[in-house]
Formats: sequence, C-alpha cells, structure tokens
Amino acid sequence: MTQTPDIHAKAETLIEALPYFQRYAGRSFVVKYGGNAMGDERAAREFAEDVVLLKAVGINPVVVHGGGPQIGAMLEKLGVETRFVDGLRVTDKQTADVAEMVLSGAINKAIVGSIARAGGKAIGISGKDGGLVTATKLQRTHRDPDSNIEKVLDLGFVGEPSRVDTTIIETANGAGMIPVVAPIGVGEDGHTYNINADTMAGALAAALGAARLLLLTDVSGVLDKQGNLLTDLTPADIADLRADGTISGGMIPKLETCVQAVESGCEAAVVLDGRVPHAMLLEFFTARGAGTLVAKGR
Ligand SMILES: Nc1ncnc2c1ncn2[C@@H]1O[C@H](COP(=O)(O)OP(=O)(O)O)[C@@H](O)[C@H]1O
Ligand SMILES: CC(=O)N[C@@H](CCC(=O)OP(=O)(O)O)C(=O)O
Repeated sequence: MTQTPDIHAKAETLIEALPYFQRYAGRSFVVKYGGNAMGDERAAREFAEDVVLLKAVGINPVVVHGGGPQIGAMLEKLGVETRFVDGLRVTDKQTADVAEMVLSGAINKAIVGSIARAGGKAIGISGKDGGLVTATKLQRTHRDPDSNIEKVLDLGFVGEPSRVDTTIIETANGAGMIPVVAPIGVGEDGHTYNINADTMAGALAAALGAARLLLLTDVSGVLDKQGNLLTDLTPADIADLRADGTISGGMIPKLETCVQAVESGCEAAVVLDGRVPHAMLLEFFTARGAGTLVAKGR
C-alpha cells in the first residue's frame, strides 16, 4: 500500500519532536498566560490544547495567568480609577478585592474550563492555596527620568513572593492534573496581595527548577528601538536595555522576572507571542523558537 506525502510529513514532524519529548519528560514548564494574550476564543482553545499535549508527553506544565485588562475593565465598571507605575498596578484594598475576584474567580475558572474541554484535568488555585506563595509588600524605588531623583514607591497591596512551597503543585502533577495559578498571595500579616503575574510565574519557575519559563504576551518578543526582534539576551543585556529606555511598561517586570528566574534555578526563560497559533508548541518542539530567549550566558 502506498502512503500519501502528507502522512509522511506528519510522521516526520512527530519524530522531529521526539528528542524534545525525551529531554523534557518529567520537567516543569511554567507558562505565563497574559491577559493581553488571552484574546479570542480560538486562541484560548489552542492554548489549552498545547498545555494538554505537553502533559500527555510527560512534561509538567504549570499555568500562571494574568488578567490585567480584565481587572481594568471591572474596575471601570465599578467606577474605580486605576493607575500603573513601571508596569505595576497601584493597589488599594478595594482594588485588591477586585483583582482577587477577577483573577481567582472568572479567569482562573475559564482557563480550567478550556483545559477540560481540550481533554485535560486542571486544578485552579491561587498563591493562597496550600501555602503556595507567601507574599510581602513590594519595596520599590522609581527614578524620575527628568529630575533623576529616586523615590521610594508605595504601591499599596502589591506583593512579591517571599516564600514558595511547591507541595500543592507536585501533588497536582502526581495526580495527573495541570495546576492553573492565579497571581494572588497572602502575607504573614493576613493581607491579600496582588502580584504581577510575570513575577509570580518567575518565582514558581525558580522554586520548581523549571526547564523553561514561558511568558506569553502580545508582542513577538523583546524589540530594539527600531522594532527588530532581539532573539537572545543575557541579564547584562537586559540591564543595558532598561538603562537606555528600550524597554518600558509591562516589559520591565517581565524581563526582571526572566533575570531573577534564570539566576535562581530555572534553565531559561522565553518571551513570546501568545497570539500566534500554537506558539508554545513551536517553542518547545523546534530547534529555535520564535521569541526572545533569556539565559545566563550565550
Ligand atoms: N522593548 C520592548 N519590546 C517589546 N515590548 C515592549 C518593549 N517595551 C515595552 N513593551 C511593551 O510591553 C508590553 C508587554 O507587557 P504587558 O502589556 O504587561 O503584557 P502582558 O499583559 O501580556 O503581560 C508590550 O505590548 C509593549 O507594549
Ligand atoms: C501588581 C500588578 O500589576 N498585578 C497585576 C496582576 C495581573 C497581571 O499581571 O496580568 P497581566 O499579565 O495580564 O498583565 C494587575 O493588577 O494587573
């Protein structure tokens, strides 16, 4: 019996992916799914399919989601003003409550639902569950570009992970479930903290010693001032890009996260375009993915 070229091509694609399945089996991949990348229904379905496929080939995907635009829309509906400093939302008590409602409620469960529809089993949690993430109030300074004066910022209930206990993730992995994590933490003081989703994903990637931290967003990767894609960056390159103003807004916490993750136990981090169909699979199972790879050295 003769086989059509199409069938051969499919078999070859699978065989090409075999070394990657083997290399990454049993390893964690932390995937940060940003509010901007969530986009339309089709993108959400494809994202869920990719995550389920990873699980099926023996990788342990951990999804950390954002939802900045969705929190913004809810705050607007409620008539609450909101603002960002260096990519972080200034969070008073009311804003923290809305962020938790939108992130741990609507978005978390929608992602769990799409993974279920793609044939996987997901468990939706936040940093509060199982003591996953203990947060402390973020201490941060901001240098005014005009006056060059550095000020201490008070962002309210914006937290950063100070302790991560991965037991609940490992328990979920062991039970064949895909953890879906909302970026909310609780402090020793009992307060609820709003954590930037990139920061949350980076802390989990470091604690799990993940093979990859993938940050899915709405740009093709980190761009230079002319708009060209920067394919490989080291922590030193990132410090230069920040100093000369090439990166701004949400890209600042994103790249800070990549640096922190690769310096604390995660092998490499990638910023990639979550709007591209099956972006994650292309990144995992081809020799060179499409986005910006951040690693300790070249
Ligand atoms: N040098 C840069 N390269 C690419 N994007 C950048 C750069 N500097 C700032 N950005 C901005 O960062 C955004 C991504 O961060 P953010 O909006 O927080 O995404 P997400 O919600 O997916 O986490 C991009 O859409 C872009 O507007
Ligand atoms: C402190 C802080 O800024 N928290 C973020 C949490 C959500 C998030 O990070 O969502 P994206 O990844 O979609 O931007 C916020 O309130 O918007």
